[in-house]
Amino acid sequence: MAILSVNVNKIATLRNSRGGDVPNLLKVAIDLERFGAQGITIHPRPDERHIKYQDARDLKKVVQTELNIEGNPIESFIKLVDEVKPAQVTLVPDGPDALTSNAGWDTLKHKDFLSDIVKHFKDQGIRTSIFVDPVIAIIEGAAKTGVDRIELYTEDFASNYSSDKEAAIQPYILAAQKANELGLGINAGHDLSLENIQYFNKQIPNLLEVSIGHALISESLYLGLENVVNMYKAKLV
Ligand SMILES: CC(=O)[C@@H](O)[C@H](O)COP(=O)(O)O
Ligand SMILES: NCC(=O)COP(=O)(O)O
Repeated sequence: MAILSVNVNKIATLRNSRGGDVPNLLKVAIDLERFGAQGITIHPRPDERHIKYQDARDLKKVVQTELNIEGNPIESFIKLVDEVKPAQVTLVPDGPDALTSNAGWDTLKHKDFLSDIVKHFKDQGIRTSIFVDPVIAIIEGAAKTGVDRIELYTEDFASNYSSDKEAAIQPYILAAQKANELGLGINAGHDLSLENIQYFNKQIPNLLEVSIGHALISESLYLGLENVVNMYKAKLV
């Protein structure tokens, strides 16, 4: 059964839009866990436009499930993760100006860099994950870095789901089979939603975790946060 880690970036975006503390990020994270979320994900970006580095420190003190910090391992990010020591760190290769994550790592080209970073975090007992496109050579490259898990970048799946879901899922099934064969754990995220999550979960062998933010928070505007968390969990069994 895949666990649901809720990405709270959008809560911080809303809070920052007025410069105050409404909605309160820590209260939302605590409530999400009470509603059934099994993890909290944040993706602090260098410009701190949503999650601030201080949010990561504060969340660590209240999150009872798994805190997952995602981001590009630039110096300030590495220092933050070293200090906060989340349950999991997910390495994402996005540029400082990226609107949102838009590609996985080239694990072949960046093998040495990724291997060093993975070792650095694993030595501190932090589980590691690398954000990747569903490409066999890239999955094989990820395994060579010593990483614990991959996070499959699901934007392509999500955008093609409604036109041809069988074709959309195919590369992800092959990537997951390869990851299983190589002993890599499998996470997934980006643009997953109430519409596409059940099919994704059913098709991917040994999916361990999904991190979902944009759609989940948007759906909550109509359906309510507690209800939406339970709806996702029912689709993830
Ligand atoms: C790696 C990934 O897909 C998510 O972390 C996503 O990038 C969320 O970041 P934003 O909320 O800044 O779009
Ligand atoms: N790792 C993906 C994530 O945390 C959330 O992505 P999205 O649901 O906001 O697209």
